This record gives sequence, structure tokens and C-alpha cells, in this order.
Amino acid sequence: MLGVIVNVLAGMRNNPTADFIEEIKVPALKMVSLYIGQAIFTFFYIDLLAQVGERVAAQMKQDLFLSILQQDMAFFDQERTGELVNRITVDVQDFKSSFKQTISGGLRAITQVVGSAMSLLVISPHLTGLTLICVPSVVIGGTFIGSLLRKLSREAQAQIEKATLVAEEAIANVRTVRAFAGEENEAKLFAEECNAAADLSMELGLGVGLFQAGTNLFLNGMVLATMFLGGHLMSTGQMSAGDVMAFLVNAQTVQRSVAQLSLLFGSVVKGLSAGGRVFEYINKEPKMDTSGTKVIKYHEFHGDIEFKDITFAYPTRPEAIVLKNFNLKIPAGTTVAIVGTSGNGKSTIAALLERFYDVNDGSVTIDEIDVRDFDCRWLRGRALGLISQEPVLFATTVRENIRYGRPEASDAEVYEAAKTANADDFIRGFPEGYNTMVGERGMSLSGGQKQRIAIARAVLKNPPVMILDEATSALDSASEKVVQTALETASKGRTVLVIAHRLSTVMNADLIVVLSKGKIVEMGTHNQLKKQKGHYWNLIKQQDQETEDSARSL
Ligand SMILES: Nc1ncnc2c1ncn2[C@@H]1O[C@H](COP(=O)(O)OP(=O)(O)OP(=O)(O)O)[C@@H](O)[C@H]1O
Repeated sequence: MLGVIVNVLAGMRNNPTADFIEEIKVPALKMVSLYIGQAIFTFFYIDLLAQVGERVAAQMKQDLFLSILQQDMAFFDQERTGELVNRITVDVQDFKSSFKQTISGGLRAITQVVGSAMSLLVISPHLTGLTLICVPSVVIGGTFIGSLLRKLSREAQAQIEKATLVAEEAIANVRTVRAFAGEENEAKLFAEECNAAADLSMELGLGVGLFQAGTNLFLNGMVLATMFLGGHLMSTGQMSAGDVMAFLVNAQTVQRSVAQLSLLFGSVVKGLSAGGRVFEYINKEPKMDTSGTKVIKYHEFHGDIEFKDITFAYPTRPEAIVLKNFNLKIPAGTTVAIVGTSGNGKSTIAALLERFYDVNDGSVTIDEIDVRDFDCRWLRGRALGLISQEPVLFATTVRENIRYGRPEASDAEVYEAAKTANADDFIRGFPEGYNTMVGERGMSLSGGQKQRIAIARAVLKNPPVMILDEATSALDSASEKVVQTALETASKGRTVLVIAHRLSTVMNADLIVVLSKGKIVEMGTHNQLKKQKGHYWNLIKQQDQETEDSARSL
């Protein structure tokens, strides 16, 4: 390109303007080089900014996700899923956009301000001093307004999040919404939340607009003041006309750049509050101490479990004591069932063994070691196998769902676990067998099929202790029988804690514990308890009655 320009210029030598061209040849070449340099610089600068922005955002997302996953169960009892997901997606995105905008626009404007301000100082320190005299009050005012706008921005973001949550919940539970003809209500609720968010965002826009308008007014006022002062200094012979002109040009550059900075202000406010929300969770330390390192070697593991003098209340409801002075021994290799009416603390016992929560008083031990001393990953990942009422499957293949129990397991081990869980036959019956996608949360499978895949997943871990928390209560009686058989096979040779509503599933347990209001009120085998005609007997009668009623209503 340079060559072309030189040739053109050379061809014009015989022109009347040839001398002029000869004169501008060198500066023209310099300018061309400058422009090319600037283009290359712009390219690298934008590319670098994009790379830094994306890397920072990706890292933030990963750190935030990891930090969220490591929080205590109490954290998840309090926070809503949608809100957490929003922080990972929307807030990080807002932070990144604002970061990029601020750097790209801000750097240029700041350099221009600094450069021009230095020129101003060189041209006339006196005039510069006079014009800048009111800057501190502007900085203080700006900071104050900035903090108000940041607060407003946080409120607006929280409200947007609230609206998103309503939509998310309705879409995730669309079957329930439809079953209750709740579409219009949900739409109305969403509209209310959306409008509230729009109102707050409009208020924020108004605030930012006022701030920018004020800044512009102030800056233009400064230029005007400079003109007056400059005129005065010129008339008194303290400044030349050229200097006043140069001063005005530079002052305008400062004004334009500062105006640009004030435009960026809105984005900075948004970025700061989004960043604040992200870092709030990244820096959140779980309260539960997970520094325990003990593990028991597989061949030394007996599986004696003991709950000693337990008192416990959930962290989110510390005033409601769920278990008080609770004592229970589950000898290795036995099956102990806990029964009782709803809300009595049965699942809480399982949650304490899994160490989802720490007890307030007392201790839970396995082979006489406090669960707090174990390496949590080993405890939950290898020692205990939990099968709960609502088996949660991931939106991937059947094979990967089973393998979730032990990611390094071979295909043969996966098939073996599925056979133990009575699931191999129906899985192979699918056109795509083990590669069948189960849909979101296993939507494309029946309750019994989901549960048997969950059993296979737990069996694959080969845990010495199995916790069955209402594992069959969501199933109809035909599926219940199949799943019950699978559970019995899967439980062989292990210590088993069964939490059950349906008494038919616990008849063969070595010990049945009846719980009422967090206390053990009866203990014994099925036959012993039946003879006692106490709480257990009443529960049986109650359930027989319920079964009869539901049969009659069909
Ligand atoms: N995550 C939680 N946060 C606060 N309170 C909870 C939590 N989970 C359970 N509770 C409360 O603890 C008490 C015992 O609940 P738990 O789930 O252990 O009862 P349950 O006997 O297993 O009932 P169900 O048979 O209906 O499952 C109940 O009052 C319940 O409201």
C-alpha cells in the first residue's frame, strides 16, 4: 500500500503541484504508517480484551459453580435454584459486558483526559487551576450519586431475578400448572414481577440519565467559564490569543472524554452490583467443617452404626427441635427400619447419617468413628448408598446415570449392577438399550424404572451401608413389588437403614423402630410389635383403613 502511494506521488512529479507533493511525501508516509499501526493496535487490543473478558467470565462461572456445590445443605434450604443459576449466567454476563465496555471506552477516555489535562497545565497553570477548582465537589457528588444508583441497580437486578424465578418454576412444573388450570394466574404473577422489574430499571435509567445530564451541564459550564476567564486573561495581556485557543481545544477534549466516562457510569454501576453478587457466593465459606480425613479400608469396614444422644434442629429453623436425646444402634449387617407418621423426623435420621447436616448435640458414629471425622467424599461416595423416594436422574443415557455411582466402573460392572437392581431386562428392552436418553430428570421413564436405575446406581458403589429413604413410597403396588425385590437383593450383606411409610416394606427387618415426635416410642420385630398392640399396631390399622378407603373410592 505504501508503495502504491509513493508511485502515485512519483507520477505526479511533473505536475504544477509536484513541489508540494514532494514536501508532503514524508509526512504522508508517516501518517499512513501511523494509521496502519493504529489498525494493528486496535485489532490486538480488541482481541486481547475479548480473550481476557471471556477467560475471566469462564473462570468466574467455574469458581462460582464450585463454591455453590460446596455449600452446606442449609444454604440450599434457603436459596432458590433459579436464583443460583441466575448468578452463574446473568450476573457473570453483566459483569463481563460491563468490564469490557469500561476497559475499552474507559481506557481511551482516561488517556485523553490525562493527556489533555497535562497540555492544559503546560499552556496555563493559572487558568487550569481556576477551572478545576470545583472538581472535588463534583467527585464527592458523583460518588454519592453513584452509591445510590448502585443500590437501585442491585434492587432492579434482584427484581429481574424474581421474575425469572416465577417463569422458571412455572415452566419446570408445567404439569401441575396445567392440572390446576393455573396458566393465567402464572402469567399474571409473571407480569406483575416483570412490571416491577421494569419500573425499577426505569428508575435506574432516570437516575443515570439525570447524572449524565448534570455532568454534561457542568462540563459545558466549565468550557464557558474557561472562555470567560481566558478572555479576561487575554485582555489583561496575561495570555496570548493562540494560547487561549489551544487551551479551549484541549478543554473540549477533556469535556468530551469526561462526558464519555459519565456515559460509561451506568454500565460500571451495573457491572459492580453484578460482580458483587457473584463474589458474595464465590467468597462464601461453608460453615460445616469438612476437614476430616479418616477412611476405613473396605475389608476392615464392619458397618456398626450408632446415633448417640442426638439433639437436632435444622439450621433454617433452629427453634424447632426435630430430634431430642435420640439413641439408636444399628449393628453391622442388620436391617433396621424406622417407621412413624409423617413429619416425625425419619428422613432427618438418614440426613444425619449422610452428614448433610451436623448434629447440635451428641454424635453419629460408624464403627465407633464420628462421621465428622470422616473424609466427606469417602463417606458419601463410597461408604453409604442412598436411595430416596424421588430418584433424580440426569438428562443423559441410562448407562451414564448408573455410572454416576462410580464413574470409573466398566460396562460389565454397570450391567451387573443393573441386573442386581432388576433393571437389566427393561433397559435392554428399549430400542437403544443402555444408550437410551432418559430425558430431563428421567421424565421419559416410569417411576418404577427410575427407581430401579437409582438402585443400580447405588449398587455400583458397592457401599457397605445402604439407606433406603421411602424408596418405594412413590410407586403403585405392582411396581412396588418389583422394586422391593430389587432392594432386597441389593441390600444383601450390608447394614441397612430403612425409612418407611408403608409397613408392608419393613416386615422382614431385624428391628423396627417406631418414631413419634422425634422420639422412639417402640422397638422390636414385626411380630413382637404387632403383639404389643401399641403404636405400631395402630399404624398398621391406620394403613389398612387407608388402603380400604382408596380401594372403595376406585
Ligand atoms: N430441610 C429442612 N429444613 C427445615 N426443616 C425441615 C427440613 N426437612 C424437614 N424439616 C422438618 O423436620 C421435621 C421432620 O421432618 P422429616 O422429613 O425428617 O420427617 P419424616 O418423618 O421423614 O416425614 P415424611 O414421612 O413425611 O417424609 C418436619 O417438621 C419437617 O418440617
